[in-house]
Amino acid sequence: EKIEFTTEQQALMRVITDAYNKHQIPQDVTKKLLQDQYSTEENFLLLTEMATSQVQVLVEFTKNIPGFLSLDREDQIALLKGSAVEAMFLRSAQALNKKMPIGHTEVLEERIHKSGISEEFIKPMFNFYKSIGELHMVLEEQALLTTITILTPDRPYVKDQPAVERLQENVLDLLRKMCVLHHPQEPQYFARLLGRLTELRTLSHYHAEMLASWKVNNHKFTPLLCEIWDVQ
Ligand SMILES: CC(C)c1onc(-c2c(Cl)cccc2Cl)c1COc1ccc2cc(-c3cccc(C(=O)O)c3)sc2c1
Repeated sequence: EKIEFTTEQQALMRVITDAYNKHQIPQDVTKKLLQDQYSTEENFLLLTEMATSQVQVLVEFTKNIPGFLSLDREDQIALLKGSAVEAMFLRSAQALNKKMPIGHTEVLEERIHKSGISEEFIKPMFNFYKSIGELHMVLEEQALLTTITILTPDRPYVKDQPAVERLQENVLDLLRKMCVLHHPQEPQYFARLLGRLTELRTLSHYHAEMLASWKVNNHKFTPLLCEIWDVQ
């Protein structure tokens, strides 16, 4: 059927897409993935640097989500801490699946495989990466899905859940319309996207164990990651 976007929805789409495009890990950071040391320690350090940079990018992106800065400040922190891992799974999935410059994708995959992550977590992680790749999301859908993940009302310690719900509902409605617009042949596409959010929660639980079981001896995370992941 004909998809109609309200002026508010058009504005919301523009703001979120522009913010998503604007806030990316800088090239001089991601190009470090191409350096030629591939030891477990080196891979762990590089991925730590990527994650740290990604968190900084995520905070800047989140500040651009309409209504986010009007939420209670402690709730803003609770939403960021609660969604950081999931947003980073989405971002690393998009990095692995987008046509990165030749060799980047294999290099990133290789470093994740050989960074001291227990085998039991590698499998679900790469199944997720594959399932995201199969969706062939357009950029707007990626930006909206990341926003929906951040605006999840039932994160731990969120006090005013209805306020978060109201923001998330606007973005969900917009994503539903975008899915019909970009995937007219797949009426179930929107439902498939939301299914990825469920998988993200599972991965987030795995991740907490991953941090604990990291085999890299005396692995050190950066202060920002320790803060956002409540480690050390
Ligand atoms: C501390 C570190 C060892 C760690 O612990 N758990 C995880 C993790 C792993 Cl393994 C997998 C999923 C989620 C997490 Cl959180 C990580 C590494 O997390 C990251 C986080 C973001 C990104 C973005 C990238 C990336 C590359 C090229 C291009 C782009 C791009 O956006 O263009 C992005 S790589 C990368 C690595």
